[in-house]
Amino acid sequence: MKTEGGTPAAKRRAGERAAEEVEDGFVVGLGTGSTTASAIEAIGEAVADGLEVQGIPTSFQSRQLALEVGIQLTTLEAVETVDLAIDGADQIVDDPGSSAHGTLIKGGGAAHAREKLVDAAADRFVVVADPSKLTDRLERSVPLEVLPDAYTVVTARVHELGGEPTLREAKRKDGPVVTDNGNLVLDCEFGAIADPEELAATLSSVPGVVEHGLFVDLADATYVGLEEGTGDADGEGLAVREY
Ligand SMILES: O=C(CO)[C@H](O)[C@H](O)COP(=O)(O)O
Repeated sequence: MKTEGGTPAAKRRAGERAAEEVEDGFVVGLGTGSTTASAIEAIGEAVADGLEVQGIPTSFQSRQLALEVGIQLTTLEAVETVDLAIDGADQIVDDPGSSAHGTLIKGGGAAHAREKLVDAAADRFVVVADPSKLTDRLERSVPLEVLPDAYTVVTARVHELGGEPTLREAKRKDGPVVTDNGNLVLDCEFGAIADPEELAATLSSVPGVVEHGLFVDLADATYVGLEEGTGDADGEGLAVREY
């Protein structure tokens, strides 16, 4: 479900460009997913060349990769500042005329609770994506991380809100996906989301919802890697969206 569309080259271009923003001494939030993995690998290469950074992983996956490429790890409670967070997205509103410009749906990898915590704590949050993620209106399902005891009552509440929730099933394991925090995920269809800010506030108010995948007003910029053989005006194969 999480990596359909987009080429590996486009994802790599975006990830590598975001990694160029990492400076010596930075504390960096390390998001989750295949596009962010390219950024983590690029940071790892810079570390091998002498760059000193500390990373805060947002999932088991990003932690493992960071360790593999030699990035020193830290935690949110051990630092005063997160200088930069780099993270992927499943959908991004790309419509400068809309108040929702830059709003994201995240959580394709079920890591959105920790991702939002770290991305929101950062001085600068850069999204990395391929062009398949851009849209003028959010219309993917919104993942909710829910306490295991809460999934039936949250399911009922989402129905009341006009949504269609589905408990995310694990692949190659019987039963549901269990997040790194020990919770379950409900993927909730709301159709085209006219007012993401309002829906985000409503979902945040539902007891038992640990976090939802709508990221409103959090991103500072998006690096969109372009497909192989294409390039923007400066020929770098990258488009930049600022918010
Ligand atoms: O939100 C996420 C994980 O919870 C990911 O950042 C999102 O699913 C994008 O992944 P990818 O870069 O593999 O397309």
